[in-house]
Amino acid sequence: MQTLPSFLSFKPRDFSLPNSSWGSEMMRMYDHYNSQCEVETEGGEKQEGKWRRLPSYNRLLKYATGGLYLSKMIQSNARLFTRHIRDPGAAFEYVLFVNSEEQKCVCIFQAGHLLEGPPGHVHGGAIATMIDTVTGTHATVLSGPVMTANLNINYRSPIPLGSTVLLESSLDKKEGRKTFIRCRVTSTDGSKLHSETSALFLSITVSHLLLGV
Ligand SMILES: CCCCC/C=C\C/C=C\C/C=C\C/C=C\CCCC(=O)SCCNC(=O)CCNC(=O)[C@H](O)C(C)(C)COP(=O)(O)OP(=O)(O)OC[C@H]1O[C@@H](n2cnc3c(N)ncnc32)[C@H](O)[C@@H]1OP(=O)(O)O
Repeated sequence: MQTLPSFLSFKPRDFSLPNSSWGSEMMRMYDHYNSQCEVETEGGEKQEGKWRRLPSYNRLLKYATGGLYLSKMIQSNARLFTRHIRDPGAAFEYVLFVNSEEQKCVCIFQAGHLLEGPPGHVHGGAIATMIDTVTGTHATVLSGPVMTANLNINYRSPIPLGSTVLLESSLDKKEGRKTFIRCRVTSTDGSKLHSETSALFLSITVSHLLLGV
């Protein structure tokens, strides 16, 4: 089958699919969750599993209907902070899975060499960026459009540059416009705790983004 040239394609590029920079641990974890997105019944039929992989685009606008076109019209050179580096593996490589039944979200994150903070380790701001991304996405799935109001991170142990870690976020509570989320960053086997976070998101309307009110 022939593929259309990218300028004629109507689907934005999904950055959360495996690429050649993904190491063996990143791939192993991806396969672990991806295999639970679709399960086979005893009768051999395919049905939805408990996890769902979320696509990842380089602008949040692209999630909206007609967003691909909007993204060409509105600040066309703007890019999502975590998805603007073209060199695969150089910075943020990650994929998110959502478990709606348990109101959980996991992210497998491989930290590239451009994210250095302390020598050989990941910058605290890059870690915060990933926590904001995961908890923000989770809050969006649970509550619709939100903005981060508060992110409270305790850094417990440094993350080696190049390593793959797991971010696990869970709903703490919802109160009116407020969604409270917790997030732990650990080694992929769960034995090492890297950070613990509590985050608050406030539901917003589109006019808040456009007009700041
Ligand atoms: C269903 C399928 C969906 C599929 C989805 C698929 C994929 C996901 C798609 C997209 C993923 C989305 C995101 C992921 C990516 C990145 C995430 C990045 C998110 C960000 O990076 S975003 C930028 C940083 N973020 C800001 O730039 C915010 C600046 N800020 C403001 O824009 C305002 O500040 C705002 C809106 C926060 C609140 O303003 P406001 O006017 O609406 O509300 P107001 O102030 O009246 O407060 C109302 C009540 O919240 C309490 N309250 C307020 N702030 C508080 C605080 N800090 N601590 C404790 N309590 C607080 C008050 O005390 C009051 O409480 P009470 O009602 O009890 O009195």
